[in-house]
Amino acid sequence: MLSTINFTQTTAYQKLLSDKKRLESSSISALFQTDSERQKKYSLFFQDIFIDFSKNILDAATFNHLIELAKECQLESAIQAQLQGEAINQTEGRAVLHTALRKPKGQSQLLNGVNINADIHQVRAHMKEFTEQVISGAWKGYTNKSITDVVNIGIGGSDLGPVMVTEALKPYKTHLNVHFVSNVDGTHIAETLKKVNPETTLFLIASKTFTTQETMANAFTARDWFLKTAQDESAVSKHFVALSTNKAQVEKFGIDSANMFAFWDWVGGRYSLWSAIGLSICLSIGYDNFESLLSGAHEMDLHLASTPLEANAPVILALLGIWYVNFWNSPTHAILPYDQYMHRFAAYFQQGDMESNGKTVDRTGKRVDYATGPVIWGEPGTNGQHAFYQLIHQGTQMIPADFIAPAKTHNPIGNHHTLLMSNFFAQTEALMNGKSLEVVKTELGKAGLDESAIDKLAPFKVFEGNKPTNSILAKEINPATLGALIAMYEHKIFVQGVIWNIFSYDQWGVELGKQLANSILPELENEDPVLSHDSSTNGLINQFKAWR
Ligand SMILES: O=P(O)(O)OC[C@H]1O[C@](O)(CO)[C@@H](O)[C@@H]1O
Repeated sequence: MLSTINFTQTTAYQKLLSDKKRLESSSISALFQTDSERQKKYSLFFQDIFIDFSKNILDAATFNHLIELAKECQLESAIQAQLQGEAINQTEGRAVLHTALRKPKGQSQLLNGVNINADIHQVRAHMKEFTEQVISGAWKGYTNKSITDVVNIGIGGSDLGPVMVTEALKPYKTHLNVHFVSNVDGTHIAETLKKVNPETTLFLIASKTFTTQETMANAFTARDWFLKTAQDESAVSKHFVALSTNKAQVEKFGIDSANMFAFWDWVGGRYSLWSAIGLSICLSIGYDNFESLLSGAHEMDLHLASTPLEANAPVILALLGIWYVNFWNSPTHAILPYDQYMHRFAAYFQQGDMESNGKTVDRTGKRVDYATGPVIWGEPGTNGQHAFYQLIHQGTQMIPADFIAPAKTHNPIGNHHTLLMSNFFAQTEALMNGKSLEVVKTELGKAGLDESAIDKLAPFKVFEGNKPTNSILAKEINPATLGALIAMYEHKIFVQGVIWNIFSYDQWGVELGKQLANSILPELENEDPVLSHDSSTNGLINQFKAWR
């Protein structure tokens, strides 16, 4: 079981409070000036990924104290507890074993004393066989035509992971067109169905529970649309498959259990792209590339499990995050990929992180008196530079950011990649160094302004700098590298949850919204005035009814 240590009561926490006071009067650039070896000390390689965390407000003492904090919170035993399949998701009484999905065939993974590796690989074999049949054209639709389009219907973890990965790995695409429908807004399914032909389309109904309102509504609409043309229920089995843990509901929907790809309750929704939920990924990039994605992630799992905390990539990123959230009061964290293909990476970890660590009570059930998960956000560079970077550079809040880029591009056109990367390097440098009043005044003087004009304009042109960033440079974004990067961020979330003394693997907050929507739904299904809520909610519902 996980410990219930309150991290604010540790010795390391007190030391870190003094570190913060000391470092407030210094700066990242000053730390570089006093140590020519700084980058070497605060960077590491994980295979073909170079993680430079030297542009942080961090000195040797602080780094040691962060590691001490992790140790005092018993992080090492928590990591082993998770990887060994203990029921660390205590509020739901479940193990958390997405890492088991990435283990090679034949490697034991015990859950309650039973080896689950064979079950996992049985589903994987089914996914492989099915993928190869669809890609080769051997899988035929009801009019004996091969499949051209795949529509994944799912939401949250049953959508965001596959969307992110299929976008990030577009250079590896098969000939299949893969579409994703998530929103219950009818526009999403309507616009997607306009693009596909029922005779050559395969629908993947992706839902761990197979009860999620949005997904089921979209699935029934897709089925009705399909049957309008096919006119024959028996055709459904050639065009609808289920990715789920809930066999009974899958059968109730009318999907043959032979067309069901199973997974298990020990796979959290937002950690499920490695499971049968990844079938859209297999179809999009081919089964072998899906395997490489999984093995890249598995390598990162081994790194987490066996690397000392001082050199452990996800642990270091997690501790730096805690340093900023809890000691420097940074409410948000930006993820900024300088890779167009990774344009959904931040959105994916927005769910991963915020749905995991957005918690109010600690593992003893008591309200926490410190901040837990930060707001995660971001867009690809350089688009972000022309949109929101202004606030990072000159706003008053500290916004730590991860810059991620591949050294090699999949599209070597002219000097595009060099231009892109010059922005990557320039931004992290500028965020660190800023621009002092002195430099601004000299520049304005050189531009020919007189003294009073300089005095007026200069304050607006000053950049305080000292904005922390991590630079994550990959040799290239391929399936294995992407798998490792995703696993690294997953583990970062877990490590932070351990230290914050919260349960990262439940999401009761989302459940409340679902319940309330279900109670309001019947009130919208007639024309009677609604009076059962507060005056705002009643007024809004009644105005909606008047206008619809
Ligand atoms: O796969 P399901 O059961 O349809 O759930 C979808 C999503 O809903 C949530 O439970 C809550 O948003 C997520 O954790 C999950 O990924």
